[in-house]
Amino acid sequence: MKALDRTTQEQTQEALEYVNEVYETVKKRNPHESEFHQAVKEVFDSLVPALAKNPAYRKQAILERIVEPERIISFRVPWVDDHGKVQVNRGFRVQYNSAIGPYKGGLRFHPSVNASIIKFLGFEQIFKNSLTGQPIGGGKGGSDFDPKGKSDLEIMRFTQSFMSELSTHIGPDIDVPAGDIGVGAREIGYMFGQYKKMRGGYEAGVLTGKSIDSGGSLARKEATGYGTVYFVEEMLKDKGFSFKGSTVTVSGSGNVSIYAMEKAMELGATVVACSDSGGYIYDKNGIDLSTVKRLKEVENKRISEYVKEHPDAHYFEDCAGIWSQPCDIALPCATQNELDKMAAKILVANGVKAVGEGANMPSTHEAVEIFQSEGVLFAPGKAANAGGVSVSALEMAQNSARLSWSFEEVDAKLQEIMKNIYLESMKAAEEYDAPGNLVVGANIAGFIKVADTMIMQGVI
Ligand SMILES: NC(=O)C1=CN([C@@H]2O[C@H](COP(=O)(O)OP(=O)(O)OC[C@H]3O[C@@H](n4cnc5c(N)ncnc54)[C@H](O)[C@@H]3O)[C@@H](O)[C@H]2O)C=CC1
Ligand SMILES: O=C(O)CCC(=O)C(=O)O
Repeated sequence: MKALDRTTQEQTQEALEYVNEVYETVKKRNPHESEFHQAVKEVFDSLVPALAKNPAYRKQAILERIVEPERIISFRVPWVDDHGKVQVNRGFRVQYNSAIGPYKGGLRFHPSVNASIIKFLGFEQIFKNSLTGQPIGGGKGGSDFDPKGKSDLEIMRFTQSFMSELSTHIGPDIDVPAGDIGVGAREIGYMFGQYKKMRGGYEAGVLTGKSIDSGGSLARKEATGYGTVYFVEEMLKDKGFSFKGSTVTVSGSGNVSIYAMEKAMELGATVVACSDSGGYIYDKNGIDLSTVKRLKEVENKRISEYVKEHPDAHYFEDCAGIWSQPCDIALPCATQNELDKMAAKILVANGVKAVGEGANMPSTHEAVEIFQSEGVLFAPGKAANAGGVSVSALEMAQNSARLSWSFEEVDAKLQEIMKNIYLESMKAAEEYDAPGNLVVGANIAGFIKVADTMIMQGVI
């Protein structure tokens, strides 16, 4: 028994050294890419027990291979603005890993987009997509184009130019983009139109998040937000809690945030705060979601406008301040690193019971450590926000079969998928000596399937 313990210790030490060695190389090879480093470190740290248990991963250089994208495409996106001036943006698509299926992941249009952001998102997507149990590889893309304040025609000209280049790299069995920050149904529609024109054929499965009449899936719009709430409800249920009767804060007021609020309210929670990049609103009576939907989905206005129609509510010009509002459940659904150590401490001091990440990497490493050490239930984004890409995969399946399922059918499948992701993550956490730790569980469960498949496919 003693000898066995020593061996386990040695294997763990070797795994730690392996992780550190590859992580140092990642930093050296990809300087100044802090978000990418952060995402790699978070995954690598939790893989140590899996690497210790299976030395084949080191022998087959799985970490060295999995951090290196199979392909990075970077391209010029020229377009003409409403004043007749030529503008130039930069486009990206990172085709990260195709071990278990075609590259799959969203496109982000935001001025902060650069190689680091797209690589962090693409890297996360590998494990998230594996967790869904569906045959989809990992990819991500986008542009530093800022949609804010652009006219509809400018959006159309930009997206057409973007797709003119992207169309040569994607396809229903190769790489299937979707939306992310700044890319919704309108942008996907223009891109789908341009793809059709460039390829001279109707390949519905090339993009997901399409309008229903272009072959989109019912419930895709709702899927990420609903999925996050379904996942968190499973986590709460295990501890005898529920959304019912809880006070909830949800950052952002975009696609993920709006539908997370909707489902949380349906389950009996009171959502008291939400935000946008300018600030946050607090409404002690509970947010009126129909006002938020109109402001954001129809009128394209700032969240500050809400208080004009709801005089009891308050607006604060400080988006991070949302975490200072007491709540039982916090759902960060806006962007990366929006919830830091200080915010985590305040949430804990105010008695938060659970945090569920609807966004990708919204909590900093220090914030996650605080939640976990203080016994706050924590649902990491890779698992909790996988509902969006899951329904995207269902959209691909419907497109291949040339049929469409009802909202109820898709929603039922989404609920089942989120429950499975929760159970698989809990099981892996238990198996690798970190019971209840969903960060470790989700990372290991997502990793093993991809790593084992990479080994089976040889050194490619
Ligand atoms: N759309 C999808 O299906 C999925 C999205 N995600 C992630 O969810 C997050 C949100 O994405 P979407 O809702 O699709 O984007 P969106 O563009 O529809 O909405 C983003 C929202 O966040 C707000 N925002 C931006 N920076 C902020 C800040 N610092 N503080 C507060 N609010 C801020 C914006 O004003 C906007 O309301 C991103 O991290 C994205 O990667 C993850 C899985 C799937
Ligand atoms: O639906 C998809 O393909 C991707 C959604 C996405 O971008 C994400 O999961 O972060």
